[in-house]
Amino acid sequence: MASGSLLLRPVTFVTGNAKKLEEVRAILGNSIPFQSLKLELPELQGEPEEISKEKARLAAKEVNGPVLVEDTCLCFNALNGLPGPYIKWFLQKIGHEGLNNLLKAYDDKSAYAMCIFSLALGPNEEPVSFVGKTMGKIVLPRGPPDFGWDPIFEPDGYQLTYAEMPKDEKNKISHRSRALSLVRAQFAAANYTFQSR
Ligand SMILES: O=c1nc[nH]c2c1ncn2[C@H]1C[C@H](O)[C@@H](COP(=O)(O)OP(=O)(O)OP(=O)(O)O)O1
Ligand SMILES: [Mg+2]
Repeated sequence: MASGSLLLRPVTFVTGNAKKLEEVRAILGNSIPFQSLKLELPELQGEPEEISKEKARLAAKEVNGPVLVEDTCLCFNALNGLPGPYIKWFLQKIGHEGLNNLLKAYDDKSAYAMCIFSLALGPNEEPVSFVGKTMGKIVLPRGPPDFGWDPIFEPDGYQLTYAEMPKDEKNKISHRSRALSLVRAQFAAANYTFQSR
């Protein structure tokens, strides 16, 4: 009998976003065995951590097993953290230019990118969250428009936007990689073992 918690299956990372999955794969390498499932889960309104946890609960029901999900926020300090978890809809409706315009009335262009992963070990298990943040500022778009708001986010200490940075550079300092370090630590501490079937 192995020590640590036995998971009946490897964790399934559930997301509808292929770019997220690409980054999670690149950042985790083979440090955590996981499979992925492309699914658009409904998202509640509310505080970021609750949104992420609720996503995990829904995902665990769908998968009927252990799941990992994440919710990403882009938070403007001048707007007390908005658009935050609603960034997807803001981006879709008003784009990079509109997001810049939201800050026209303010001198403070500072912002942070935040990723909240939630891990639920099964449909009846309470999810646990892991938060990663990267500070920066909102700028006019620069770099390839491959992934969301990457062209308008310039992390502190860099003269490049996320979009202008080589992928491995972004993955070293990103909100996503910081949150995943905590997820990795949790997996190491919990010493999960996987029963393959
Ligand atoms: O590193 C990133 N760099 C730039 N843009 C990003 C990043 N990460 C997420 N994004 C975008 C995708 C979506 O427009 C919004 C987050 O919304 P969010 O609900 O978390 O993502 P999603 O609905 O695309 O995928 P999911 O199925 O995992 O919920 O910010
Ligand atoms: Mg989403």
